[in-house]
Amino acid sequence: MLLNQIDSPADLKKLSIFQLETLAEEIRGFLIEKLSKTGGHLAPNLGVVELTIALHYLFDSPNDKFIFDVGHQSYVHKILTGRKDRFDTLRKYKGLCGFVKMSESEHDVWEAGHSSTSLSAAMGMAIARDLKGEQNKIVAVIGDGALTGGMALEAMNHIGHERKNLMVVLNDNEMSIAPNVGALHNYLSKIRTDKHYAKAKEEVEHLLKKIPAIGGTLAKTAERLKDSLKYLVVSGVWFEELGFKYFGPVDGHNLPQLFETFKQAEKVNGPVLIHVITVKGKGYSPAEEDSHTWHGGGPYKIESGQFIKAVGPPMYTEVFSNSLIELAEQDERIVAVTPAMPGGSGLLKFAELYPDRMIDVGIAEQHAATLCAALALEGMKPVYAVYSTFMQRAYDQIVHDICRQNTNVIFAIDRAGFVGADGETHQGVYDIAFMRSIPNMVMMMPKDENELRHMMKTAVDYNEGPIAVRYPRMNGVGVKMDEEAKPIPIGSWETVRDGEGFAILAAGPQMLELAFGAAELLKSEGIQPRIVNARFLKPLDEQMLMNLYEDGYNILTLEEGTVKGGFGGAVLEFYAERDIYGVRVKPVGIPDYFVEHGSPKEQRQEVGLTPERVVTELKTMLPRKRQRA
Ligand SMILES: Cc1ncc(C[n+]2csc(CCOP(=O)(O)OP(=O)(O)O)c2C)c(N)n1
Ligand SMILES: CC(=O)[C@@H](O)[C@H](O)COP(=O)(O)O
Ligand SMILES: [Mg+2]
Repeated sequence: MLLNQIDSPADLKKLSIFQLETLAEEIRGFLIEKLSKTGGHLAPNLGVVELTIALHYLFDSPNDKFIFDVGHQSYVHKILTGRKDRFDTLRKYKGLCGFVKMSESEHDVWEAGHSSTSLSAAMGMAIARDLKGEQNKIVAVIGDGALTGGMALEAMNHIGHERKNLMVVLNDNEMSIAPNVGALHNYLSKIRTDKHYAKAKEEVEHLLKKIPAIGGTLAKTAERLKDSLKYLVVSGVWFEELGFKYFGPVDGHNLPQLFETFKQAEKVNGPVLIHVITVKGKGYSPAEEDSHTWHGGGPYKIESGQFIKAVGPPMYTEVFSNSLIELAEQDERIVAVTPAMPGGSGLLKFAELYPDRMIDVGIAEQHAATLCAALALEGMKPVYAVYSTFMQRAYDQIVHDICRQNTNVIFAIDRAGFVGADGETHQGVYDIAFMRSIPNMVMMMPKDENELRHMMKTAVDYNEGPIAVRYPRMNGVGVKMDEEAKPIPIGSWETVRDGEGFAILAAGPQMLELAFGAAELLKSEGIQPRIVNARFLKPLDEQMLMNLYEDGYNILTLEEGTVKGGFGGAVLEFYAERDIYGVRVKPVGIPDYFVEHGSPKEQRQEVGLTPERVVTELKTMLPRKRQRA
C-alpha cells in the first residue's frame, strides 16, 4: 500500500502521477473503511481526495498555508500530514478532531467548523505575509455551499479590491448539505454544464487573439468588442469582475488537469479563483447517489450502505417536524425558514407538504433572521429553524430586526446543549446567555418530547413578539404524547417532584434527568430536594421564586449551557434586583471554556454535570429558616 509510505506531504513528491492516482484510490478505501466504524463527514471527504493530494504535491505546507472552509472536508489533509494512524479515534473523546485543529499539526493553520470564514482568514494571512515581507502561498479551499455565506462575499469584495496574491479553490460539487440553492449556485451550474458555452468560449478566445493590435478609434472599438465578447462567453466573468483571475471549470478528480491548472494559476500576480468540479461522495455509490444523507452520519455497514441506527424514542427534531406540520395544517400563516439545513432541522417532510412555505436561503443565517422579521411584520408566522450554534451568526439581526421591532418570529433552536462529536465549534451552549439578555424575547425549553409539542402550540398562539423553543440533539425520553397540543402559560414553571430545603431548577430533559439522579443519591441521606421543570428561561416564574425564598429553600440551577450569563445568573439577578440576599443560589452549568468533541455523556462528565457533583453542591448549602409561617 502506497498509503503506508505517506507520513508527510514530502513523501508525496516522490510518487509518479500514476502512483498518486493509485494513492487516491487507497485513500478512498481507507476513508470508507474507517468511517464505517467512527462515522463522520464521508461524502465531503471522498470528493476532495485528488484535490487535496494535488495541493500537498504542488505546494509546500505548512510554509504555504491551506485554509479549509468549514473544515469538515479535511480528513484527506489529515491523512497526508501524519495522522492516518489516529483515524480510529475520529471525533471520539480526546481523539482526532473532525475539523482542522492547530494543536494536532503544524499543517493545520486555521480552524473552523462554521462555514464561510476561509476567505477572510486567507486575506488576513495575505496582508500579514506582505507586511512581514514573506513570500509563502495562501490557498483557501471553499465549497459552493460555503460560498453562499455572506462573509465570503464580504471577503471577496475586499480581496478583489486589494488584489492580494492568494488562491481561492472553489470546490463545486453542486451540494451544500442539501442540494445547493440560490442565484450563485445557478450561475455556477451554467458555467459547469453549458458545453456550448465552453465551445463558444474557445472559438471566441481564438478569434480575440486574431484581432491585430491596431491604432486609432478602431483599436478602441476592438478593445470594447473584446471586452463585451469576453463578457458573453468567458466563464467565471462574475469572479473576474470582482478582481479575481478565474481558472476553470476543471475536473477535480483529474490529477494532470489539476496540476496544469494550478501551475498556470501560480504564475498570476493577484487573487486567483480556481473553479474545481467534484463529485460529493465520489467512489462510494451510496454516498454518490445520496450525498445529502451521506454528508455526515454515524457508523454504517459498507456492503449495504445502511447506517447503524440506535433504536429509541423519536429525536426531538422529529417531534418538532411533526408538530410543525400539525400546526401548519391549521394555520396557513406558518412558514419555515432554514439557512441550508432542511434535513438536519427536520423540514424535509414539511417541504414536501408545503413547498411554498419552506424557504431555504442557503448558508445565510443573518439573511434568514431578517427575512423572518419582515415575514412576521407582514402577518406571517415565520418559524426560524436553526441550530443553536449557527444562530450565533445572526445575533445582530435577532436584536436589531426581530426583537427591537417586536416581531412574532418563532425560533426553533435545535442542537441546544452538548452536540457530541462535532465538538467545540458546534456546541449549542451560548444561546441561553445571548438570547435572554434581549428585550421582548421569550425563551422555552421542554422537559420531554410531549412538552415540546405543547411549546410549539404555545409559540404559534403567542402574538406578543419573538418566542424561542430550544431542544437538544437527542432522542426523546419516551413519554406518551397527549391527545391534543395545548398552550402553556408564559413564564410558568412546573414542580415535578416535591421536596424540602433545596430546590433544583432544571432546564431541559438532560438536566431534569440529572436532577432526579442526584435526588436518588440523596434519598439514603434523608435529603429530598424539590425538582422544578424550569421550562421558561425567560421570563422566569417570579411567583415561584418568591415562594421558594419565603419558604426557606436554597436553590441550585441546572443548565446545559454556559454559566456565564446563563439561566442561573438570571435567578441570581432576580433576587439581587429585589435586595433579597438570604437565599443561596448555586448556578451549575458549563464552565467558561470550549468543550471539545466526544459523546454528550463524556462532555457532561468532563464539566461536572453529574449527579455526584449536584449532591456535593447541595451539601455545601446549609438549610435556611422559613421566612413565613
Ligand atoms: C455558519 C454555518 N452554517 C451552517 C453550517 C452547516 N454546514 C456544514 S457543511 C455545510 C454545507 C457546506 O457546503 P459546501 O461548502 O459546498 O461543502 P461540501 O460539503 O459540499 O464539500 C453546512 C450548511 C455551518 N458549518 N456553518
Ligand atoms: C459540518 C457541519 O457543520 C454539519 O455537517 C454538522 O456537522 C451537522 O450536524 P448534525 O450532525 O448535528 O446535523
Ligand atoms: Mg458543496
